[in-house]
Amino acid sequence: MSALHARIDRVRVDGRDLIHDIDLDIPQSRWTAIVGPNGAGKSTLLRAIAGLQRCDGSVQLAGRPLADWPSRERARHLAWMGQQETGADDLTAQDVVQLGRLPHRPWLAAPTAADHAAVQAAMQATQSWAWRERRLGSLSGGERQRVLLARALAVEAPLTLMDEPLAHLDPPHQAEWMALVRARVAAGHSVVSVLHELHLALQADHLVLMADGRIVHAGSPADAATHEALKRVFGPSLHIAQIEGRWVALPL
Ligand SMILES: Nc1ncnc2c1ncn2[C@@H]1O[C@H](COP(=O)(O)OP(=O)(O)OP(=O)(O)O)[C@@H](O)[C@H]1O
Repeated sequence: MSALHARIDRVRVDGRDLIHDIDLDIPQSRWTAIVGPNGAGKSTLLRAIAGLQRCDGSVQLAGRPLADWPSRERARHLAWMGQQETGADDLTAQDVVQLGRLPHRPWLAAPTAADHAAVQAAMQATQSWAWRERRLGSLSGGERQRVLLARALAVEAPLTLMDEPLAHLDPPHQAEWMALVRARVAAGHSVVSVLHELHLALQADHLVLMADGRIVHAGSPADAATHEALKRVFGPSLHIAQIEGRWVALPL
């Protein structure tokens, strides 16, 4: 069974189809990267499969229509990390990460020892524990991103969707993010990330390429067909080569 399967005829906003003719399969216990040029529809697709954007079509989460999931159960199953999230700037970093635990406890109940442990583990994993008492609004872009990543990890959901999680992260923290994703996948979780960093997307298990509101290719990042599709979309100047056994993409 897929972690998620979506058939979306269209997402229409203000009389314009932002994405259309989508048939997306997210494999279980794998890391899927979604790539494509600016405006290709990646964020719209991610929001639609998370149930955050109305669409014409169907989304099956673990074989069950998304709309049939009770909201709290769905929030435990599907964790979300959006792009440039605002609204929690006055909360401490620790309280922001604690929000990820809300689906795990009854309405208005205090956090349990398990909630505190999950928050601490997630913040230590993203190296954000040191500034747990600081307000989110006082953190740098990269520090903030690591707190939001910790919030998504603290949900301990089988499926995590992340929109540009590497924005603002320096190369060592990008590498740490990849190690975190790998650890989650090894533990049986599924991860989907929209990425602009093609060299990192090529390390994923499965790559989905979008252009002009459609999925134009889906396959293994190691396949020649995937490399050809990337060159068709990003232009022939994109050079894809192997360095020390890893695929990299460079505009040359
Ligand atoms: N609420 C909206 N109303 C109108 N147009 C929108 C809306 N949201 C997105 N769009 C448009 O839909 C298209 C796809 O946007 P989307 O954010 O999904 O692209 P993207 O691939 O994630 O882009 P980027 O790489 O630049 O983040 C763009 O042309 C964008 O301007």
